[in-house]
Amino acid sequence: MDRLPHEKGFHVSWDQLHRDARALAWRLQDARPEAGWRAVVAITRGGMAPAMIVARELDIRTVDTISVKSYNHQTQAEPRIIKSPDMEMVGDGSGVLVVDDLVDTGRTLEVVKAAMPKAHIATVYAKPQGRPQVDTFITEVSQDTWIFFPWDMALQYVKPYHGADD
Ligand SMILES: O=P(O)(O)OC[C@H]1O[C@H](OP(=O)(O)OP(=O)(O)O)[C@H](O)[C@@H]1O
Ligand code: HPA
Ligand SMILES: [Mg+2]
Repeated sequence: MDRLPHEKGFHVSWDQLHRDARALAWRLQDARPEAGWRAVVAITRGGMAPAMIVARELDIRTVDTISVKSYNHQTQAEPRIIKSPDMEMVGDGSGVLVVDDLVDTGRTLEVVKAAMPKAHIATVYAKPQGRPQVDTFITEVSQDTWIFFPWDMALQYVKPYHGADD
């Protein structure tokens, strides 16, 4: 599926991501089961930075990964699991927090939820189409917005305003 063009861009700095991932952790603390969260599973690669911050905030030492690949740049292909977490540890997902940077169409999470149906799904950002797949998130952005993460950006020179038309 071709996802271009996106009307808007939402640019997230490292500082903003850190703040939002912390806010997600605090919300997840309130949503924890009686016995606490057993483990964090990060959806690689975008979920790794938020998962690290959540695990640090909530003092969760068991961290694993699931690798689901579904995009080449902004074009979506069929999502597929490239690497599974330790399923003996994860079980049906009870008490396990699955963390990703965002949900867009929700197709990545569909695949993940099929593998661990009782896991609690958390993303930092959510678009409306994928929102029903998520248990906890922080910020909603519109479907026609592309979110740019700090690891995909670099500081760059811009011409001064008075010379912009030259
Ligand atoms: O809800 P969806 O429409 O499925 O899209 C969301 C997923 O797409 C991106 O990952 P991507 O597959 O690009 O891999 P990456 O995390 O390695 O960048 C993003 O990090 C989410 O995991
Ligand atoms: O808006 C997005 N930004 C970055 N990666 C993504 N993968 C799906 N949607 C997005
Ligand atoms: Mg991803």
